[in-house]
Amino acid sequence: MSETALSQADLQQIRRDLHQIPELALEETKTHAYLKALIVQWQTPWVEIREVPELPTALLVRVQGTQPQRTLGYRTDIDALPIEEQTGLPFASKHPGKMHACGHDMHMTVALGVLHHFCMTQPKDNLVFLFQPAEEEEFGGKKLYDLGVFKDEWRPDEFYGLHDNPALPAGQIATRQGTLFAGSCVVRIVFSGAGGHAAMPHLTNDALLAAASFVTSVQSIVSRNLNPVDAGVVTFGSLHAGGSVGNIIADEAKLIGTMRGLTQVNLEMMMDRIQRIARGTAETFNVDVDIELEQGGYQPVENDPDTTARFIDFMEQDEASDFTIVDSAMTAEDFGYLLHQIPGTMFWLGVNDPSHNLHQAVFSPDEAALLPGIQSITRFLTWRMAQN
Ligand SMILES: CC(=O)N[C@@H](CCC[C@H](N)C(=O)O)C(=O)O
Repeated sequence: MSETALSQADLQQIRRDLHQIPELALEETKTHAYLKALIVQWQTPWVEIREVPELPTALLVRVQGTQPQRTLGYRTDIDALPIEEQTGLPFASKHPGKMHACGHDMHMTVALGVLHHFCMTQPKDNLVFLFQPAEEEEFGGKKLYDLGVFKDEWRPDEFYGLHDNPALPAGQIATRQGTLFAGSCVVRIVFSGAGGHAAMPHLTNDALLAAASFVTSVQSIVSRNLNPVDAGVVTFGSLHAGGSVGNIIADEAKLIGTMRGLTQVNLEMMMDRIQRIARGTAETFNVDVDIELEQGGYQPVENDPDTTARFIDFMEQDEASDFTIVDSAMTAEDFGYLLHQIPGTMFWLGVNDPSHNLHQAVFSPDEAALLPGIQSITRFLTWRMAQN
């Protein structure tokens, strides 16, 4: 690979290599090894690589600046989703039932492209790159922060990170002031009743019926509890009840869902309502219920006013960047936690796959986004370093 800049062919190869080895949250061992091998190859005297024994798939890289005034942070996530890929691409996932269906392979490639530039050209300010495990589940960013990895010279003064967006043209950068992404919380519910013969329902407590009623009832949270001028989502993406036949009443129903709100207050109200509806449903159908809310959820991604004003100013005046302002989205991101600790800005990178969406088995981002994305971010960081 080139010593000056990575070519589109280099970037495509990296992205395709990563795409073939998707790994779930906290299991990203091959991905970690691949990233580390490349970074070691590019390592120059001003570049330090750091492992985190407590979270062994994480990787941090610090680039020492020539005349540092600050430390700029750049984060990418590295985990994949439990989805069976259906793109039919020649470089499709080699891991059955796992896929980079949220584009973290693209995120990693962009981060590597930016890092490669500063490995070859020593920057003025310090940089800290975070290759973060466990974005989709398991709170990787929060875990790392709570482990204290961002201390002293490893603490960024400003943190930046991106997510790819199939609805935007390839290479376009987009963000907004304020809340970019929703806060979210995963909820796991188990209704336990008493099974029995389909013809004798009066002798059972039907857990499947309770679950069906519950899934319908929780849709009233957004329509009846949330202020109509605010946004919220309640989605149950998983419901399992009963066996393989229709004439046995189910004794257990397990559901997994996610709820989202653009403010922490709304998210907490939704968490409260969902628990009340679950308990009320259990009472109504004479079944037991077990409710588990995941560690208080992911915080909304709130862009910092100052870093975001500068980011937007730069992108709007940079003729080589394609930039637009966007509305908030109901996707969630573990980066929200880090942005509550360290000021920064999250933004979208357009990957031009408008007929598909994130988390779909056919999602196929356009690799043409890689080079312009890397160049816009590198120009922004270089410009930021030139400022007092
Ligand atoms: C960008 C994106 O798709 N992020 C995920 C984050 C998931 C957070 C958590 N596991 C949840 O489901 O609430 C998303 O689903 O938005």
